Amino acid sequence: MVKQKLVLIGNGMAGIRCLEEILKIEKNAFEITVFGSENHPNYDRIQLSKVLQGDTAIEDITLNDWNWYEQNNILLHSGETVTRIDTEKQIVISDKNREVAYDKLILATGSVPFILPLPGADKEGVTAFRNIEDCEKMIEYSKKYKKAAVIGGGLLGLEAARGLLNLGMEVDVIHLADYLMERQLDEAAANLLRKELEKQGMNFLLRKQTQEIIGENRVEGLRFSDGEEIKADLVVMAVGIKPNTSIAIESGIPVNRGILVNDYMETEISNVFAVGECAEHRGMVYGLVAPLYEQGKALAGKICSIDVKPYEGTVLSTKLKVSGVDVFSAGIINEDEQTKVIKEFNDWKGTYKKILIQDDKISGSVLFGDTKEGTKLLSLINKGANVSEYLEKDESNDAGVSFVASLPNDEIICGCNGVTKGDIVNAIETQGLTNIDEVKGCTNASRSCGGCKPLVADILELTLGDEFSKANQKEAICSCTTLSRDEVVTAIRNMNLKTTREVMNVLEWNTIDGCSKCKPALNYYLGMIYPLEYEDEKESRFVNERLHANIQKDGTFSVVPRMYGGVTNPEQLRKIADVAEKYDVKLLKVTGGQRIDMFGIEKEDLPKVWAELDMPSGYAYGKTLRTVKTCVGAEFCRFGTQDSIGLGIALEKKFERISTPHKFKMAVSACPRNCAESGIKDLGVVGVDGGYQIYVGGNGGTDLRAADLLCKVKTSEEVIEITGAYFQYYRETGIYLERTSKWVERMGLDHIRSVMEDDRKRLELNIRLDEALTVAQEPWKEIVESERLQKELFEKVKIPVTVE
Ligand SMILES: Cc1cc2nc3c(=O)[nH]c(=O)nc-3n(C[C@H](O)[C@H](O)[C@H](O)COP(=O)(O)OP(=O)(O)OC[C@H]3O[C@@H](n4cnc5c(N)ncnc54)[C@H](O)[C@@H]3O)c2cc1C
Ligand SMILES: NC(=O)c1ccc[n+]([C@@H]2O[C@H](COP(=O)([O-])OP(=O)(O)OC[C@H]3O[C@@H](n4cnc5c(N)ncnc54)[C@H](O)[C@@H]3O)[C@@H](O)[C@H]2O)c1
Ligand code: SF4
Ligand code: FES
Repeated sequence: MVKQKLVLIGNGMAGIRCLEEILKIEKNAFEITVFGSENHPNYDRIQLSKVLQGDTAIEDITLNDWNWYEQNNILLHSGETVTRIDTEKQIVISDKNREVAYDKLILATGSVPFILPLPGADKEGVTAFRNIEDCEKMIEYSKKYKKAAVIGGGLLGLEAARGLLNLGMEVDVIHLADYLMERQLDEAAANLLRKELEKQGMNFLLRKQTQEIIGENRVEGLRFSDGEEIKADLVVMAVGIKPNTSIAIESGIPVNRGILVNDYMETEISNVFAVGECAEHRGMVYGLVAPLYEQGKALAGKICSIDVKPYEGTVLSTKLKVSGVDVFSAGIINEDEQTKVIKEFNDWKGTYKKILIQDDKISGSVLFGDTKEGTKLLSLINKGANVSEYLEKDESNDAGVSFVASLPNDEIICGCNGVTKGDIVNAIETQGLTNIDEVKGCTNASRSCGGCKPLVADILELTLGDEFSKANQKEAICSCTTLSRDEVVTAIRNMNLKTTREVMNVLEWNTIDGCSKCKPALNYYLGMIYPLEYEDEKESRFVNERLHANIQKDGTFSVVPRMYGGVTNPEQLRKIADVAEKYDVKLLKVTGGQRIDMFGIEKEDLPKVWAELDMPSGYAYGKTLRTVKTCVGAEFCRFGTQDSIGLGIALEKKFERISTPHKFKMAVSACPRNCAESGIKDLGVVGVDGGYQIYVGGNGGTDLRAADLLCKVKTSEEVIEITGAYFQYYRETGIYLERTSKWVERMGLDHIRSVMEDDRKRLELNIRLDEALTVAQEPWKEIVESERLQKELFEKVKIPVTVE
């Protein structure tokens, strides 16, 4: 059978999802060609916010990698733009003069960011936030510059602003309207949001109209219509998008705001279809994936000539992807004379709920602070449900498994992909699925923004009952493989794999050289499994770990020498002062870990600085033991019951330098007044009458967590023994980049306690740890003594920077 020629213009989220739907119906009916202006395989644009916020890496947001096109016989012309369509001859022509004939043509050209036509908008340092290159540009700027201005306080602007804060910039958000996200929120919710984001460090300029971007060649600031000016080194425009209709217009395909389509995504030209943000359906142009994926389904059915539900429009719902802020909105958000409203505002908890009712039907909702009801409300809005159905709801305030149990089967769980609870339960039961990744692969749930993952996990737990274990949830270590951390570690042990290359080859990685996520992870696992023979692959490590110092915004480094237990002496202080003067150190700062940080050292001076300090590295950059903070303890403090300094120094000397999945901080306080903050450390010791309490899993950083009491022991020797076993158990079972606060929750405190209480296991763990400790080297000394390493690492050559 002669295959029909199907051409897709636009390698983005909507177009490729539509192809996936087509392939599900007709695997071999079409000869498919795809044109994509971007030089990347199909990726999850939504996750760019998470990339900027540092939660994921660019390498990990690919939806369909290069192999996928090959496996499905799809010819992809990436980095190539279609410039003309001859709808008479049915051919498309690209900017590389390639002509491709089609029987059916899909336009999925997406949107282009709206760039305000301001004087100075073309200056260096002004960017949109739409694609991978924009994201990389912002990350690069943040290394050199300090002040960012984001124009537009909508979803995109606020997610960009959060990312730039995470990258260490100061951020002003300039917004035209009276309150933030005015298209998605009402004023009350927007004000709560503004207050929360101000707490996170954002600065807002509301009701401000930008008049000019000032500066010489590159941006230096903004001038507003009221004459006020602010400084800015980077300007991000996030003031909305417009459908990318240029080729449609030039090719005579009817366009209003977007390319005009009917309920089957047909344009007015035969055999030409449009899907995604470029399409206008019943007067609506959408900018979120849920409607675009629904459109893709209808179009796939049409193209494959099967009976499908027409696309009839979508009720929009949104969630802001900024950690620590829960905002949800759906349907109509502002009331008028025809609307009745249920409003609940809890100032104490910082929660707000508004439900709008028209003709006794729920027509919209805005939630702030607690968005758990969002799924249910969206479903009621979609169903046009009577308000009584909402009011009859179970008021038990259930969470987790009991909450999903209360949902009917037709409740949408994954809003982005339109997947219901029934779809997920059915897939789990019929396909034998046991984890989120498998559910994602089978149903698409959680494949886009990822916001529904917790609900998917709850449904797994509900459906599998005792067979479900959150600890065993399989998550691939990165997109280069489908294997989880446990599967990879088991394969390394069982198959005796010895290098990262060998692991990637034997376990059939789908990339040649891995990515920034799996390379350092494999390097860690191999080092943990073969402590004596594995040779650390320095090139797999992040730049700070390769250079044994912390890179700063201006490209210089900071150096932190070790001060065991936070104790120093005049000789060390004199050396630090001499080095600081000689190498023009820009800032000397006492750290929270009780030592001294020297900022502003040039890369090529690092080995000389270390040689002259003649102190060990404090590993302020490493995934290893950082510090052991101590209080003054029994020797000087009248409340002290133990020698906290002595114990702290002993712990630091014993466990320093050895790799752990993530950084590890300890503290020892000599009485429950806890001056060394033992309650927020990975492992904290507190002196009490007759012994010591050991606390674990604390975290004083972004994910604030109070430590749990692991056990009580009598002697300092027992503290060291338990610490050794705990440290090694974390090394052996932790996922690379998982802090102990998360690890303790994943493994369960009771389980960890049972391992620590088992004499044999404790002894074996300590034996394995002691073996690994025998080869731990002092890195600064090693470099100072090796001309080869100095040449390789510190001569003035450009080093590729992989930022953590
Ligand atoms: C940072 C960010 C965060 C987001 N977060 C969310 C979210 O949380 N939830 C949500 O639902 N949505 C979110 N969105 C919106 C979502 O990403 C878009 O709705 C979706 O990507 C649109 O898909 P599309 O295929 O229509 O367009 P796109 O994904 O933009 O794809 C269009 C592609 O076509 C290419 N192209 C255009 N013209 C041509 C041509 N002539 N020849 C060849 N190729 C061409 C473009 O280069 C582009 O790659 C976010 C968007 C951004 C930028
Ligand atoms: N979490 C999510 O769902 C998410 C996240 C990011 C992006 N997106 C999508 O990406 C697209 C782009 O997002 P967006 O936030 O740019 O669009 P938007 O239209 O939602 O918001 C733009 C905002 O910019 C403001 N604005 C317009 N002109 C301005 C000016 N001159 N000065 C200051 N402010 C001005 C508007 O008042 C508006 O609030 C949208 O379709 C959005 O839905 C969604
Ligand atoms: S923790 Fe107790 S012993 Fe240590 S310094 Fe504070 S009060 Fe003194
Ligand atoms: S809700 Fe976005 S991926 Fe499921």
